Amino acid sequence: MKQGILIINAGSSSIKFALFPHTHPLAREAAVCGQIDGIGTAEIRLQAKNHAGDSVADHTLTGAHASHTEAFAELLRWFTASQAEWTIVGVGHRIVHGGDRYSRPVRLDEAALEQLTRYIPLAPLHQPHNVAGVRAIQSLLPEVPQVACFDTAFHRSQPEIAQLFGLPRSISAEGIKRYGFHGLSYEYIARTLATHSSRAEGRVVVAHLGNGASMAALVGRKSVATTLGFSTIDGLVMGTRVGTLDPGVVLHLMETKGLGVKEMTQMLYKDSGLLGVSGISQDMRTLLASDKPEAQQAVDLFCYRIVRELGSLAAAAGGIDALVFTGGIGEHAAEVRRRVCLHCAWMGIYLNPEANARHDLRISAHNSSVDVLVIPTNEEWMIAYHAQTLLGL
Ligand SMILES: Nc1ncnc2c1ncn2[C@@H]1O[C@H](COP(=O)(O)OP(=O)(O)O)[C@@H](O)[C@H]1O
Ligand SMILES: CC(=O)OP(=O)(O)O
Ligand SMILES: [Mg+2]
Repeated sequence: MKQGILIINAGSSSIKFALFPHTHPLAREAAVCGQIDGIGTAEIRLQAKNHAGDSVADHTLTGAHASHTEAFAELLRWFTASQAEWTIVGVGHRIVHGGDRYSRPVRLDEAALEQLTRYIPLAPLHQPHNVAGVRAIQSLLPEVPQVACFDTAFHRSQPEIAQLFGLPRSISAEGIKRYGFHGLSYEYIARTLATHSSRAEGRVVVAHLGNGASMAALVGRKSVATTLGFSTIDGLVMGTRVGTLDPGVVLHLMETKGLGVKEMTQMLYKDSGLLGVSGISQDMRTLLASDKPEAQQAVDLFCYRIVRELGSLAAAAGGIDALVFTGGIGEHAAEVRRRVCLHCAWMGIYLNPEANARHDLRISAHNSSVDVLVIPTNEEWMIAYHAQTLLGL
């Protein structure tokens, strides 16, 4: 039997998974990876591919609205039947919120799980599903040790001032502060950057542009500032999340429209962002392909907010030596990178248009004083690495 480490990244409507062979050193590529999506709808779809990128599963299950637990059960049923040569020796989870308590990965026990359950209101789109993922594995594979890797942990290196809101001290003391997210992605980029750029130890801004999107400033490969804050709605405009918003707007809407917490949560997390502004889609591919002015305005706002935050993060880092694009949009949308960099010439950022169109690793022009790079992120590998290390596998 081959031994493997299973990685779970449970989102609101999908569960991404990857299986890494338990080898030393850990291979960069998973032996199998894929996702189940459509959770909560009448049709869930399981897709998986092997390390060569060939499809090894693509089937849909129709019927009752499947829950996360049912989706996990389906995933493990498929896994046990089709990947019989593997024994799972450890499971690593991406957990979005580790609060004030967790600044590094932790082996999961009942006490830790209860603590993570308490953080559910802090990340309602992610944390309930993260916790449900751990519970599902616990009941299906009770003997297998599980590790939690936190999106917030990498940002705990930030200076206190970068984490502080201008709120009364007593409120800040309750843990109401800027946590930051996408830490596993930033940690992966920080680890791999040195192989691609001599500027890795310098002042680096990383733009993680996916359905959830954020940016972080790194100095000496440590996070010093980031755009996501207390919750996963701050900073950039995202797929369905609003990004930075004057809190006065929230007060005004609650007051004048009588909206409650539930309605505001729905609006700020699910009905805003690219979807809300365009009225068409949350998917960047759809918006880039559309000639509707609302779609173009949504893309323009997305890019404008990146440019604004880039200036702010460069200020926090004391300058900028390298800019890294990653995440689904950062890695694949040359047009978004083009629109962003066009407005950053004042910082010495110049693109090589051909390299950008080819999605080359280095897309900056020779005269650019800032290295501009496209680096595919690999949060799953980062989790597998932590799980292997922590479990002493
Ligand atoms: N070829 C592409 N061109 C433009 N956008 C793309 C492309 N491929 C993926 N995307 C965008 O990437 C986003 C999803 O990114 P991803 O990092 O997978 O998200 P998440 O992990 O947050 O669910 C979607 O908005 C999608 O439209
Ligand atoms: C924290 C966050 O926004 O995560 P995701 O990009 O997976 O939605
Ligand atoms: Mg993601």
